[in-house]
Amino acid sequence: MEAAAEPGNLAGVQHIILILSGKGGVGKSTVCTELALALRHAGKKVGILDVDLCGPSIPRMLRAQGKAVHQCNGGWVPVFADQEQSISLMSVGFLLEQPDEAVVWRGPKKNALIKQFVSDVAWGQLDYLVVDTPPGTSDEHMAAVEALRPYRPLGALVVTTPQAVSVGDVRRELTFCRKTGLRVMGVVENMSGFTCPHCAECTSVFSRGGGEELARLAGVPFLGSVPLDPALTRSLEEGRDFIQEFPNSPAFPALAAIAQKILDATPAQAS
Ligand SMILES: Nc1ncnc2c1ncn2[C@@H]1O[C@H](COP(=O)(O)OP(=O)(O)OP(=O)(O)O)[C@@H](O)[C@H]1O
Repeated sequence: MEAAAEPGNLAGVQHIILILSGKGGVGKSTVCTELALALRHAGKKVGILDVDLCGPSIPRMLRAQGKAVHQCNGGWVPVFADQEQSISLMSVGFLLEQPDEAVVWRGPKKNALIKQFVSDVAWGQLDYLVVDTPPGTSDEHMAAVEALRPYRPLGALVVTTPQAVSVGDVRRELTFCRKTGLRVMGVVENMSGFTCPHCAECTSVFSRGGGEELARLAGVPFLGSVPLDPALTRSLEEGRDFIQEFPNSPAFPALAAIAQKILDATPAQAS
């Protein structure tokens, strides 16, 4: 059951939230996927737009790799992903899987392609569109922001780990948000609470509270810490629904609480 929506139309999307991170590998796509699933479990209609040209991993996380995507009246039609086939997904990964497309997307027209791609997906009616982005800040981010901004004020959620090196990069993300007019909905600290059993130094590298302190200093909300949780990796590797199948694992209450904060901060708008 493919979406039967107007092509090129973001007008039916109530809230657009960009997931940003200063560094790669901090769990941005994981947080994006799990929050989308949590919002869907809360009864919301959710879409994921994956514009992470560096490593579009959402199709893999939702077991949607290799799905055929097609255009209708010039607009991309999202596929249904996740176990219940209720999350709409469009990923640059679908296009990059095609060798000819991959060459074009890595060429000089990349930013123009991103803009066109972002504004040409036919989402239909959605409560939330969660957007996974590449790590860092770049022209590609600007291209996505410029294409999305005409439709709704954009919220941003910044993911970090408690490492000093990662926390430092978040400052750049917050500056990017300020300069591009993105509303920072908050900072999420991922992979928190890790204590290396082998050496004392690791405890200081993964010091607790880095993200919270950063949010406090930057004057933005701190949404919560998601602990390092093998069940999270496992659920994504095995294409299982973490929220439904691992409710007793440590990351579950953290993700549920963050999703609730997003729901509280984004009241339904009159259409
Ligand atoms: N809280 C967590 N507990 C355990 N493993 C995690 C957690 N968060 C993420 N991971 C794992 O860390 C790895 C990297 O996560 P992910 O791909 O989400 O990072 P990313 O920031 O999106 O990376 P990139 O932007 O470079 O693509 C994945 O294997 C994922 O399963």
